Formats: sequence, C-alpha cells, structure tokens
Amino acid sequence: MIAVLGAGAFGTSLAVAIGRERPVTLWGRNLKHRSQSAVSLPENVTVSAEIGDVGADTVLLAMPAQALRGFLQDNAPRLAGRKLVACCKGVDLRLGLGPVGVIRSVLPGTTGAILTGPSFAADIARGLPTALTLACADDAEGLRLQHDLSTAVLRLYRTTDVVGAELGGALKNVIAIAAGIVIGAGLGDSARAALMTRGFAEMVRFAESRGARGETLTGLSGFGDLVLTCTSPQSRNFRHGLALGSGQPVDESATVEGVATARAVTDLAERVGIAMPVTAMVAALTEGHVTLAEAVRTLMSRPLKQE
Ligand SMILES: NC(=O)C1=CN([C@@H]2O[C@H](COP(=O)(O)OP(=O)(O)OC[C@H]3O[C@@H](n4cnc5c(N)ncnc54)[C@H](OP(=O)(O)O)[C@@H]3O)[C@@H](O)[C@H]2O)C=CC1
Ligand SMILES: O=C(CO)COP(=O)(O)O
Repeated sequence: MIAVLGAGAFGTSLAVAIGRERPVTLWGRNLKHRSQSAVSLPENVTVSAEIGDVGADTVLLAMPAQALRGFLQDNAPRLAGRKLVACCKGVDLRLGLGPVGVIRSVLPGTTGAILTGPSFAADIARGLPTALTLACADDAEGLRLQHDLSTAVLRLYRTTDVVGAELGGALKNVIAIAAGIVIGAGLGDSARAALMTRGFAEMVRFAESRGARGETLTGLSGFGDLVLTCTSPQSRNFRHGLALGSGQPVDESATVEGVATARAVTDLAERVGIAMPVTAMVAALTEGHVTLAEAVRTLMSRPLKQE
C-alpha cells in the first residue's frame, strides 16, 4: 500500500498518477486546496485529513523541503520503519542536508529514498509521459520502489547516488531563479544559456565535493530538471526570478524552494571553499544585498579563466 503525505500540487499529482494503477491514500493537512483543485482523483485514491496510523508500507513525503524536518519530528512514531520517499527539492537551512539526509537524521535506521527529476505536477496529473529518478542507497530497496511507483506513463530510472539526486534537484532551482532574473531583466537568451552552463558547472563542482557522482548530475535529476526549470514559465522558481528581474512583486504564497537553498548552499560552499558564484549571487539578490546591476557587473568581471 502507498500513502502520499502532502496534498499540494506535487503530492496530488503523484497520487493521481499512481492511483490510476494501484490504491493510494492521499493525506493533506488542509484539504481546502484539494477541493478547489481542478484535478479529479481516480477511484483508487482515498483522501484523508486525518493522518492517524499510516497504514502504508511506502510513504511519499510531498511537502516543501524546509517543512520536512518538522513534519518528520511531529510524526516520528507513525513513520518509523516505513519506506520513506522524499518528493521535495531543497537543502535544509538548519543542517545543510538534502531531504534523505533529513530523513536519516530524524529517523535513523529508516529506509530513505528520493523521487526527483523534470516533472511539472500539472503534466503528471494530466497523464503526460514523464521520466524521474528514484535514488536509494540500498539498491534492492530502490528496485522495489522503482517498480511499485512506476506506471505506464511515469517512468522511473534508479540510482544509488542519493546525494547526487538530492543536490541536482535542489541546485537547479537556484539556477532557475537566476535564469528567470536574466530573462525578466531583458538580458537575453544568450546570457541565459551562459548562466545555465556555468550554473551547471557549479552544480557538478558542489555535488562532487559532497561525494556525488558527476554522471548523476548529467541525468534527469540534474541536467534534465535544470533545462526544464530554466526554460519554462510553468516553474515557480523561474517565475520568481522573472518577477525579480523585471521589478514586479514576487508571489509570496508560492513554494519557491530555490530561495532557501541558495542561502543554505552558499553558506556550506563558503565553509569548504567551493566557488559558487551564481548561487551566491542568487542568495544576495533574493535577500536584497545587491542590485541586479551590481550582480551582473560582479559576475562579468570575475577573473578570466579556463573553461
Ligand atoms: N509542483 C511541481 O510541479 C513539483 C514540485 N516538486 C517539489 O514538491 C515539493 C512540494 O511542492 P508542491 O507540492 O508543488 O508545493 P505546494 O505549495 O503546491 O504544496 C505544498 C504542500 O505541503 C504542505 N505543507 C507545507 N508545510 C507543511 C507542514 N509543515 N506539514 C505538512 N504539510 C505541509 C502544504 O499544506 P498547506 O496547503 O496546508 O500549506 C501543501 O499541501 C517541493 O519541494 C517542490 O520542489 C517536485 C516536482 C514538481
Ligand atoms: O521541480 C519542478 C519541475 O521539475 C517544479 O519546478 P518549480 O518548483 O520551480 O515550479
């Protein structure tokens, strides 16, 4: 049995997709949004506002990355011993951990995995073909999850490189904000391509410094999601950047994971001496420490170097 905890856009779309083929319970703390949603649920999906005893062996955690730790702490007794699959993208501001790291730190001994990659919730809910990465350090467990969560149109690839998958998904959101800023400010598609490429270089550099395999970053959870999020106005991170770049107000109600992750990663990178110029500039811009003109000048005047 599968449970999805978190009935926002992504949790609901996963419940819909998996529910087309097998039974799923979808829990949300506030089902007001669910009832207002245009997405209709297959019969296999049971919706609940009472978390009660999570009767499922496999539990998908679909809430913002910064909310994950508190949620796990509040629900530790009912989640211990389950297979927990993080469905969120971000680096925890408190300890600098990815979602599986957070699971392990709150519930040691629990199998933690992450489902991540290029996928807009609306596309998944409509049944459009989507490919994602399922990362689990225990490959036998990862294989089981891969089969349990894949459907005819939701195709999961598997890896044991949890850190690589966590960081690909987290870091691409930061670069997507930067890409949005570039487009919003009218700096052009060439500048966006340069930023995506140099942003990807720093994603790989940082992830490898944390023990990830570079090839994971070239996969769906890294490069794949970077391309999607930096080029589509469906992305909230990209739209956040568009607003910043064009001087419009940002949507404070939207889940924009890249803002907190930019700060968390900038601090971690500074501590270990890894250069993350784009990420650091996104942190400084979103926190109002620099203007856009200063950011562009700083990035363009860095010492010339080999590619
Ligand atoms: N939307 C998308 O296309 C995709 C999203 N993701 C990732 O999924 C994660 C969730 O995003 P998404 O679903 O889009 O965001 P939404 O803002 O649509 O939904 C977030 C959900 O999390 C719930 N929530 C927030 N805080 C808590 C908490 N402390 N305890 C329990 N539930 C909580 C919210 O409840 P409430 O409504 O009551 O606040 C809401 O149901 C993010 O990390 C995002 O990057 C990944 C791929 C695609
Ligand atoms: O992660 C996503 C697509 O893979 C969704 O992007 P946003 O969170 O920026 O909307």
